[in-house]
Amino acid sequence: MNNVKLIIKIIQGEIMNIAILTSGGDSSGMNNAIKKFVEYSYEKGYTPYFIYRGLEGLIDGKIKKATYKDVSGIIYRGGTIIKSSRSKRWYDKNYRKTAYENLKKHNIDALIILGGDGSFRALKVFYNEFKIPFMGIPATIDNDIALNEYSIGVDTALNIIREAVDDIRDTASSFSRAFVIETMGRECGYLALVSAIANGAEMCLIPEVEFNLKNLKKRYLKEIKEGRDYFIAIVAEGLKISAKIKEWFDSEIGFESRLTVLGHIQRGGAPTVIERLRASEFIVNALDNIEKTPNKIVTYYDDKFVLRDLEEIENSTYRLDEKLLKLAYPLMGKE
Ligand SMILES: Nc1ncnc2c1ncn2[C@@H]1O[C@H](COP(=O)(O)OP(=O)(O)OP(=O)(O)O)[C@@H](O)[C@H]1O
Ligand SMILES: O=P(O)(O)OC[C@H]1O[C@](O)(CO)[C@@H](O)[C@@H]1O
Repeated sequence: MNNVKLIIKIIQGEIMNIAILTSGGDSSGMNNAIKKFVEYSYEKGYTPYFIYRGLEGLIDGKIKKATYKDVSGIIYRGGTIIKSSRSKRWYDKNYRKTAYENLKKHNIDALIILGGDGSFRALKVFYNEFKIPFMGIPATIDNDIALNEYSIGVDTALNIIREAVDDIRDTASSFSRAFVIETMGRECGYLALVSAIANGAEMCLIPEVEFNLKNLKKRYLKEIKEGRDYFIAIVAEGLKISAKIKEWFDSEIGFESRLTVLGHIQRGGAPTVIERLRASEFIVNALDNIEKTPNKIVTYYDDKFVLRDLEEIENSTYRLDEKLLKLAYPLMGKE
């Protein structure tokens, strides 16, 4: 259904059927968004639908009307009760056509999609072809969407990392070792940057900033002379150098070292309070605007929710906060 048909349906007072799906890496807080989606849809007179297993489920027609019962007791659970996926088939137009036909079969008027930049690209292709109205909500622990300062899942991931680093500090200090801790984030260093600052790391290496190991070595050797006897180094996965940095501590700093790749624990865990609140607010913003101004991404920027065109996001580059970067420069060996 295109925008004009949707508007006619709204004017005629027909109930809108809106479907939600979660796509790409799951993230904590998605369940809070799903719960609010069902409750607020009914409150507004819409009929909410679930699409299970993201774009894969859309292709396979895994679509079902959502009920209050579906979302009871999920508020504290990480992950996504409607499941997620990465879909190779979505790149094939024939499968996207099948997805469109599935939506038509269920009389779905509009789509809400929770995911990262990949999912938004998927949405754009789909909209260009079939004109299904949509609202996108950033949900990815990577927090790598341009013109958006918060994506659902990132706060919980940061807290999971905080706990892990606290635990590692216990053993690092007991054994006088250097621990290299690798965080997720793909090409984006946000998780590593915030974690290094918040957890008092001695090193922070991220893809966005050139680092200087020579300077770091000089500082570390001086600090060792002054009594430092363990190190916490946070390295973003996107650099793909965590193992090398571990070797560097052994050979250049003369410190026994270990590498901990935090991996998928960063995607799990009960959603934090911030996550729960903002996930609900994202949904309210999406549903309040889906009739009048559809086809937008709801972003969080300057402590406000801002609706943006996909193109605006696509044509901008994600940038890390300058103030945070400045705090971390010494941990990168920048003078
Ligand atoms: N350019 C594209 N064209 C069509 N579909 C795409 C495109 N990019 C991504 N997709 C689809 O979107 C899905 C989700 O994207 P991706 O796996 O990159 O996760 P994401 O939404 O960026 O979230 P995260 O990075 O947190 O995992 C992909 O599996 C693919 O099916
Ligand atoms: O779960 P998968 O498919 O192994 O993907 C892992 C990737 O997904 C993310 O967790 C979210 O995009 C990245 O940080 C990580 O690189």
